[in-house]
Amino acid sequence: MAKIIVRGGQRLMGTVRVSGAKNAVLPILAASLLATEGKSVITDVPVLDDVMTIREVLSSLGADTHFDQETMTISAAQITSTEAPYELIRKMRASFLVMGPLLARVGRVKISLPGGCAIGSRPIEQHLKGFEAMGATIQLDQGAIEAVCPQGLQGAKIYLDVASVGATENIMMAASLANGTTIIENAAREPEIVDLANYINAMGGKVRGAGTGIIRIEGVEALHGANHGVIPDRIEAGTYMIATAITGGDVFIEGAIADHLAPVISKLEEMGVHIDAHDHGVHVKASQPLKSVDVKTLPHPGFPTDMQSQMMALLLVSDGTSVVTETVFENRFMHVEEFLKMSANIKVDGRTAVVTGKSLLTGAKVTASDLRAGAALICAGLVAEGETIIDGLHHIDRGYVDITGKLASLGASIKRIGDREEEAVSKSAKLMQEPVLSQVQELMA
Ligand SMILES: CC(=O)N[C@H]1[C@@H](OP(=O)(O)OP(=O)(O)OC[C@H]2O[C@@H](n3ccc(=O)[nH]c3=O)[C@H](O)[C@@H]2O)O[C@H](CO)[C@@H](O)[C@@H]1O
Ligand SMILES: C=C(OP(=O)(O)O)C(=O)O
Repeated sequence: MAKIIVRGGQRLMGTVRVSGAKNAVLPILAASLLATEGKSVITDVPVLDDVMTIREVLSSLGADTHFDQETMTISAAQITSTEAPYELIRKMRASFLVMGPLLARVGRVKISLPGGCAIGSRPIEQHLKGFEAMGATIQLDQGAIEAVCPQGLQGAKIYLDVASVGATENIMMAASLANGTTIIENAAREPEIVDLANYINAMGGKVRGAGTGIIRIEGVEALHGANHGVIPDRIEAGTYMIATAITGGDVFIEGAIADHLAPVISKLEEMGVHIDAHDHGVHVKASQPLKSVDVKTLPHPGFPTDMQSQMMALLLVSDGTSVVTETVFENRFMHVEEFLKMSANIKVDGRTAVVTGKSLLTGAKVTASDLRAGAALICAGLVAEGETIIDGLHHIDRGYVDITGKLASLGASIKRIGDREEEAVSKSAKLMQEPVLSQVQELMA
């Protein structure tokens, strides 16, 4: 099995470039299905396993794709299938984002329920509620959702019970080709939503208000392919900020957008990390000891749940006691057990973890239980005494472009051993739990 081996103790120094955002590119590639004519040329596409998966989904639906040097060209003039393959949807939750575009474009879709990953059950009833409000008829057949709207989708006013990122994106894409105007209330406000809206507008769409809690989408007759550059990955940038801080390093994170990282920057500054925002990136400089802080995850612009585990790694070696509260996902403390193997001092009670800092972390054999947990273990390994050996790399490969190469270029003692192919095979088997059938059945009742 492939492994990452980190030997702690090196200060990170230099410059690291942030890749395009995974969570922006996945919905954007799904939205490329909305174009009846012309090519979309998407640049700054990160070379990630998740990107390869969504590309496979697009191809299976009939789109022509070409991927080279971080540029993906998509032509979706012909949609030859409205059935998203089970094996791909099961691999990656974000593939469910093709539901909105297919429904809007072709008026029908059959798609499996997405599995939840190890961070919680991750239901999709808000997506379905939105499509139903727009006139779709939805049925559940042997674990797959079949939706039709023979008369086309109608604009509607949709209030989301939770400000779901995926539901906001799925509904926004569907509404772009609906008859009339759709208003999404309590919409998610993440930067990735704004990036998607910018792409849809470049395709000829009329989306207003993305980035606020109310998004207004005026449906148009047709959309065309467009050029679009994906925003830099704020979570990858945040991960390198933590990696720098934990080693007392001095790193320029090229491409990081400080505005997108405001809640992370604010916490790091509270801890005593020195941060300078520049036009082309963010400079991070840290010297020990750092002060402990309390952290509560919230939807944007609150502290991102996708940075919670990396932040916890930093709190382990900071001065004092911190309370970390996870409010977005119900089961996102799987990394705690692995940190304990590294001599960390953490107590979990429900959605709260009490972290006693100043641990002298020791290297251990640990497993990445999900994508960000994997990144957090690498961060902890950078300061642990001795060697930390991390497996479960298929999670990390979903969302970080060459994390070992990038950290090594900053002076970390880190290497990857073993076969990447091997990882890919075990990926789908280990990633997902059973689909969220019960919740959909509830919705259908
Ligand atoms: C590909 C992508 O962009 N993934 C991100 C996206 O995931 P994703 O779009 O899946 O996350 P959501 O914003 O939908 O989920 C947030 C919360 O809402 C709940 N919920 C969601 C939908 C629904 O119909 N019903 C419901 O109850 C979820 O269980 C979760 O507790 O946003 C998350 C929250 O910032 C991030 O951690 C993920 O990295
Ligand atoms: C949870 C994440 O991603 P996904 O929604 O793709 O599982 C993540 O990026 O941390």
